[in-house]
Amino acid sequence: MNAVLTAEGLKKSFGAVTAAANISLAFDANTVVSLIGANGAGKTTFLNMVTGYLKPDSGRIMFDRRNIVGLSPRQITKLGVSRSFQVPQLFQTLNVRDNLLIAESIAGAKDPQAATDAALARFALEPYGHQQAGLLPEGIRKLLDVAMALSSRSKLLLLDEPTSSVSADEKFAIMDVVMGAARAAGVTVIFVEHDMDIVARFAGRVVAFYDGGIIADGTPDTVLRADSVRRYVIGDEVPHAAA
Ligand SMILES: Nc1ncnc2c1ncn2[C@@H]1O[C@H](COP(=O)(O)OP(=O)(O)OP(=O)(O)O)[C@@H](O)[C@H]1O
Repeated sequence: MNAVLTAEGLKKSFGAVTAAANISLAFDANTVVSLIGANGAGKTTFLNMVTGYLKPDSGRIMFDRRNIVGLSPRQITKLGVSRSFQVPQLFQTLNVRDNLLIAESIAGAKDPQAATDAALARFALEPYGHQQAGLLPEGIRKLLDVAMALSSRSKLLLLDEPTSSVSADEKFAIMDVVMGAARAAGVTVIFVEHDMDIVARFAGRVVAFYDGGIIADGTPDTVLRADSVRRYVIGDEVPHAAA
């Protein structure tokens, strides 16, 4: 398979805290991968290193066969790495259409108006086009945030808790739209998620973080059943094997 992104021996510490302890991971094109782990396990640190918000203490990050360590977030975005945040980064006082128009213009769309129309359709946001972003329901705000991140240049889409603060009955519908749009755009998706039902339904592969390291990596079925994941990520009471 063709790796879009490869992390090699990433290390990052904050004082005595090891947020990345020699992380090596490869992500194949057109796959959907979920990063799971308890609070503080190192998931966001990984996303921050890939997107240039944090520089690893050591290691390489190869994107499109180029080491992107040391590039700025803006340069990395231009190469095709898009990101949405836990808290949507929107222009609150502008309407949905104008938010998208700005995002498409910044991303360098040849025809920002046409690109905005396409994004509205792809994310089922047409009924909200003239509504003010700051007044939207949380699920729609999340959709808008992802729609703004996903430009025509995107090859890799990183989502930090796409369903956090979305009501339980809306989560699946929101993810259906996001994943449908990502598939249509042909991008690889890496998403951080705490809701294991969402992980099981939408990820083809799951990587479990614990204490800055990786404790499991594989299909949702295998990873979500692993004792270490049940104990350290899901919080089940798993009896320790007899010594
Ligand atoms: N800028 C920073 N300065 C100091 N410590 C940090 C910084 N960023 C992260 N950390 C620490 O690194 C560790 C990993 O944090 P990280 O945010 O990557 O975890 P996470 O798995 O994303 O958690 P969550 O699910 O809560 O978002 C934590 O102990 C955190 O406190």
